[in-house]
Amino acid sequence: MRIAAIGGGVIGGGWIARFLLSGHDVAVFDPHPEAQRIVGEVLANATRAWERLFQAPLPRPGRILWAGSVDEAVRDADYIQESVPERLELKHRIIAEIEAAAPGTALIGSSTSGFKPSELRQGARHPGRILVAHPFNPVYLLPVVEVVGGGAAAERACEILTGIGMKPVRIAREIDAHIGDRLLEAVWREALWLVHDGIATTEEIDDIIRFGFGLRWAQMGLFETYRIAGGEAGMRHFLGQFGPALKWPWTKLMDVPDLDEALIDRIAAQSDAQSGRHSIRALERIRDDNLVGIFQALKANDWGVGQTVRAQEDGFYAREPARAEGYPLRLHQARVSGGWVDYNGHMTEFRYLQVLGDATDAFLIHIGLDADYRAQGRSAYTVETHIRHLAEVKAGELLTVETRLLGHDAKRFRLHHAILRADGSEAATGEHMLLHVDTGAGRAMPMPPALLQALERVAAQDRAPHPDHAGAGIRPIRQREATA
Ligand SMILES: NC(=O)C1=CN([C@@H]2O[C@H](COP(=O)(O)OP(=O)(O)OC[C@H]3O[C@@H](n4cnc5c(N)ncnc54)[C@H](O)[C@@H]3O)[C@@H](O)[C@H]2O)C=CC1
Ligand SMILES: C[N+](C)(C)CC(=O)CC(=O)[O-]
Repeated sequence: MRIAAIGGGVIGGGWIARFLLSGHDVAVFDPHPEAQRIVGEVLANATRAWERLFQAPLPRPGRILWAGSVDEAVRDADYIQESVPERLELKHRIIAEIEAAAPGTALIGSSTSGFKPSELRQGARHPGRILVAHPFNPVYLLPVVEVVGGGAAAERACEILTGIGMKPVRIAREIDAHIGDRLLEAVWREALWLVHDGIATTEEIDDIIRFGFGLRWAQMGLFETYRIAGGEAGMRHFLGQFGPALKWPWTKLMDVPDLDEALIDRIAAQSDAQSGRHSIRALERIRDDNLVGIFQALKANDWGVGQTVRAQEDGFYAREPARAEGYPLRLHQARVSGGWVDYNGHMTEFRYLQVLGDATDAFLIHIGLDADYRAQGRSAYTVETHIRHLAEVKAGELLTVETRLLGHDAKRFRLHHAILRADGSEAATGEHMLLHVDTGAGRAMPMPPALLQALERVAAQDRAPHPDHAGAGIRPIRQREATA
């Protein structure tokens, strides 16, 4: 699928990173003289975040193609994401330029925070393909995207956005600022009043959010949280108890404080005092690391955004094999990322196991033990592993894993992986015993005929003698060696 991004600022950069990391090439147009540096920095942070977030091997990233005009960027595009500044006349001009050059079937998603599809579509040639696809910052991590504007175009857009790990929420009726920003504006307005009235500083307000209800919102929304707050009687009791307070003067409602110089100075100075010791890129990395931790906790709990991460990983595991035919099997490749390197300047030990584990997952998919199979309550568990670390591996190297099946019976199979460097030399080997299990009962069970037949087919290819080290453990240290 061919993707174009028009605008590569905070949000455009995030979109570009998400598409690239999902394996799509992206044609980009942004006239900013430093657009390539800015997008490059966002992409570096996004890559770092994805490497920390996902256990599964990431797709091979797409290529970024810098275009000299809107026309050049969108000429061959199937999906175009517009992320230019929030000015309606500018968005109209860009949409007209896109429509003049893009294929008639291409979808146009706008990142607009507030404009309605009917406003964006004014004067358009093919209005039905113009949609709001409003994301949240950082786009490369937060999955939700508000899709406004109906019909087949919205359905196709949702498919595309789901394919890059997003959670599209379709909004049936267009309103200014959709849903998310309507909620955020209300909180933002109150916060500005609190600073304006000298009741709280920016830091105190942020502390109340991040040590308090902000933590709840990451895993349950407003309604589920308040249902619990109603105690055993749930939402009805909550509404009964706190409903009247809605009419008390707790909030400033629609009044907006005058954002005059004095208030802007006060907020900016307080914000500098609170966070000025970090650069924006450093703050982004702190934010991303925290989000990754939250996502991983929710993945372990199989809840909320954790389910999105798991679904995305299942997609990564089901990728194309490095080489489907031939033997030993070549089912997995990995690029050594900078983050895998330790204080010795080479790939750290547990990353060898990650590469081997990913190769095992690729083998499981190869024999049909994939996500659909696991959904039936059966899987394979590794019960024993022996790794030999044979060579140092540096950041950026491409590793290829060769896999052999050294034996199997009704419930078990024994794999041998060799991790090869680009010159074909062995960087490591791994030998693993796997057990076929009933995951509900938590115990071994015989494999069904289809899985056994798949193993037989692989076994028939394994004609070479087993490697000398197969079945060996760590050698004892003899006294002569120890004192030499
Ligand atoms: N910043 C945020 O938190 C969010 C912003 N949005 C929406 O995303 C859109 C973009 O906002 P940001 O990324 O924050 O703005 P930004 O100012 O960071 O980026 C806008 C980019 O558009 C480029 N640009 C300007 N004119 C252009 C043109 N004629 N052709 C191509 N590129 C052009 C600029 O050089 C800049 O790089 C807006 O509609 C905004 O409402 C949506 C969600 C969150
Ligand atoms: C401030 N904002 C209106 C641009 C925010 C958004 O649109 C969404 C977000 O990421 O908070």
